[in-house]
Amino acid sequence: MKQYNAIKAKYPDALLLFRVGDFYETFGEDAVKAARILNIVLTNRNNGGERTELAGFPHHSLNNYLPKLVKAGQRVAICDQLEDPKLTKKIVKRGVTELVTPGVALSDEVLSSKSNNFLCAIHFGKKTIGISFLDVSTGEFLTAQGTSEYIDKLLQNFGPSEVLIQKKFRKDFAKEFGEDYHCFYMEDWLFKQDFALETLNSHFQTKSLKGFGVEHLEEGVISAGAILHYLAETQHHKLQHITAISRIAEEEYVWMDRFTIRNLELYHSTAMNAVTLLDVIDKTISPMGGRLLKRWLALPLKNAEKIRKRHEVVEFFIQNSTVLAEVQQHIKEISDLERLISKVATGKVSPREVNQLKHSLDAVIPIKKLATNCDNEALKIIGDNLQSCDLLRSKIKESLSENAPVNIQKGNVIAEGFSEELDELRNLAFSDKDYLNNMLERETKATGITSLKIASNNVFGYYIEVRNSHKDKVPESWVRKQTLVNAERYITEELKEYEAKILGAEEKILQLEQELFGKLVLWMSEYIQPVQQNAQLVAHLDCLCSFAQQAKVEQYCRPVIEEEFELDIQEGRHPVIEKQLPIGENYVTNNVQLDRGNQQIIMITGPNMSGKSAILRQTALIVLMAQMGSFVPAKAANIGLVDKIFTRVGASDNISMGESTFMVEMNETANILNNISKRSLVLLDEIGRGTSTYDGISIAWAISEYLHEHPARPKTLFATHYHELNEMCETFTRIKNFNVSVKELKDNVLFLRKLVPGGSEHSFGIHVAKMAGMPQQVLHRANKILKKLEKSHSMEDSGEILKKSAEDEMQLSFFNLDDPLLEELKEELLHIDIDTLTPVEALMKLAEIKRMLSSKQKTKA
Ligand SMILES: Nc1ncnc2c1ncn2[C@@H]1O[C@H](COP(=O)(O)OP(=O)(O)OP(=O)(O)O)[C@@H](O)[C@H]1O
Repeated sequence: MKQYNAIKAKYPDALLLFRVGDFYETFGEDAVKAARILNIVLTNRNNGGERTELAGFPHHSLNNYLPKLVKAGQRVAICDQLEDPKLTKKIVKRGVTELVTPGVALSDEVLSSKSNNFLCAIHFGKKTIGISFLDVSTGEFLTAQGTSEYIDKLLQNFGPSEVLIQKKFRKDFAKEFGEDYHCFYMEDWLFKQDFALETLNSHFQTKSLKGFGVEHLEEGVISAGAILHYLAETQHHKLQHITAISRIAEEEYVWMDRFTIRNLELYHSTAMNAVTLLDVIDKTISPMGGRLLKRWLALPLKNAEKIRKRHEVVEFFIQNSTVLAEVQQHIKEISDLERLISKVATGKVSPREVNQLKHSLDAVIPIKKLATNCDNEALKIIGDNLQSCDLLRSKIKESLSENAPVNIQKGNVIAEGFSEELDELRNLAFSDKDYLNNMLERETKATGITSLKIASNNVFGYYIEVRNSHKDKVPESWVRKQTLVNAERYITEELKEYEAKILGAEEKILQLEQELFGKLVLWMSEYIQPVQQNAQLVAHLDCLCSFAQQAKVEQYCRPVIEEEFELDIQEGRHPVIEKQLPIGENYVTNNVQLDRGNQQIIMITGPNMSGKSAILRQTALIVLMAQMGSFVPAKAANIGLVDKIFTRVGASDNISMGESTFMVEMNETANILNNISKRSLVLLDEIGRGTSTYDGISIAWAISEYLHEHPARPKTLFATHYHELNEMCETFTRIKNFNVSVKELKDNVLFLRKLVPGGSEHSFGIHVAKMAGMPQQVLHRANKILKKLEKSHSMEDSGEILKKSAEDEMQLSFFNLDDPLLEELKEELLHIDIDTLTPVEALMKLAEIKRMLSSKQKTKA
């Protein structure tokens, strides 16, 4: 326990698995935790002092239990015996050989094959924040720095399993990025530039980081240094597979913020069991392909040339379906090359996995051949760059036996004919039958005992068995070992020698196999880079094949990517909704055209449930899919490159995020308005509805006006229930009204789901309530109230209502305020002749008054 306590003190925040003989034991609080998570028996024992809780499991079950602990969010320190207990009389030396944490895991049981497992570190600099991501299971190491918004977006995109943060920024992190991350807090002094540069240069064996193009990212580099330090601290020293660090090039990818990624449900959804875009479009076969597709989805391209190259390959595959089928067939034979080679580097690869690596590399050869012979430039380049790794494959083939097991202790790892010494030992150990038969024949002759038997068991080793009836014929030189009811068992001098030789041989075989396998793995580490390169190229091909397959099955079209600004989608569909419609129902296609000259903003009105949001989202998804290199669900699509996609949904749709306040909606919208560019695509879904109608209309109006007047003229779709906004097109030339049409039946409404020019007048909310099964009584009453309201709120009256409302507002707000400035303001406002304003102008005025008042009130307070 003294030894245990000393080691445990070094790892206070980890659950310590303490090797005792054939068991891993946990003590005290760790035991309580382990018993709960692993569902194992909790006992207690008097371990030379106070009683302490104890729970353990056999050491060979580590692979079963460890993932469960890590998945439960535990940091697990594995403490092993560092010397052979037979060779010491004192307490066996023990030490922690590995610290497994959620972000640093190599075991297949912890990892998910189609997702990366990123460890992340964050450094808060004076002006910018640095961030780095490392997947130790694949060797990918990335860094970036930027504003809090950018960092937030990256955190969303990469979804790290663990985030390392400087202790002093613990609170800042939670404030900026929320509390959903599994965090570990590190000493402040580790986050220093000199320390980081030294750590990184010593790892990469470089003098500077110039070659990686990251040296200017001061904060990013500091965070990268912290990650490498953490790996060393967690006893991960074999990191040869981390061969480079690269910058996440912000300017190369379409900007989407956290909200947009969530709202478009690209790869996760807040709703239970909801289907995401990734679920629908992911037809990749290999784990590397799956991981890359997710990355492409998070980071669509902005470079037209690069995008077109991807489209070209997809088109080639669609037109040459046999090539597509053959390439996919071979990709199927490829295991997770990236993770296999990482296991080689970390020395955790099993003999069976080395064979898997070889088979995977074998499958690369026909792909290389197919790609190089294709009549497609981009594929040819991929083919040329695929490495055949001939020497590696032949070396594995000659060294390893075909059926090498997972566990090296099981033997039969090294191939016959690879090592003379091993072959001899094997002959000796396994050719015992002939030798023993010979011996039996000789002894039978010599003793005259006809029923002699030679055999062995685990307890007594080899023996000669004599039935009791022949006991008297046993020679004196035989030594009795065991007495049974009907027989006696003896050992002879010759048998003893034989036994020693065999046992020695078996032990030597095991040793030699381990040694030869270790040498092979070490030699293989020379091949880390070419294998990683193959893994990346196969992943790339896999994604393009996936696009082709999806396009063929779902009838997608090749989008035309243009440097212009227009967006013209003909007969577009929502890729996810169209897959979920009830049988027999067809998705209604829609055309969407936007440009900066004539139709910059489309105001979409239409009843509840008519399909407004679907049109907004499908437009964004089509653009995004096109720019990630995929074909799109439409008949035709001309896409002027988009550099930022913004989406915002009115506050009440957003409750699940726990941020239902109108303030958040406004903050986020303000954020859009401050970041728009000429190539932005802005989707606003019922912005303004989180407040009272007049406020909402005013704000929606002002936002649309701002977007219209802004020199960037971003393309915008605005879905709204405020029909008042339809008036805007009279004043603002680039705003056009559309509505999602419905057919009014006698007592009901039929959704046609077609986007047609012109505004709509009703929301049919009550019809929708009826469809939802609202009690008759309520519907009836709602209809009555609606009629009354419609009558009293007719446009002619609205001036009066607004005037009253403005006055009320001012009375309330001026209460207790005696600032002379406010007095002036009051005078000025009271003299506005509301009757000369259009209702919407009046609304805008009202909103202005409210804004001014609230800011004055705040100052006052
Ligand atoms: N083009 C379409 N073809 C077939 N079904 C559609 C189409 N568009 C939408 N739908 C169906 O109608 C449902 C409602 O659509 P959506 O959420 O876009 O309506 P909305 O007008 O935004 O409603 P609300 O104003 O109530 O938010 C979708 O979930 C989908 O099932």
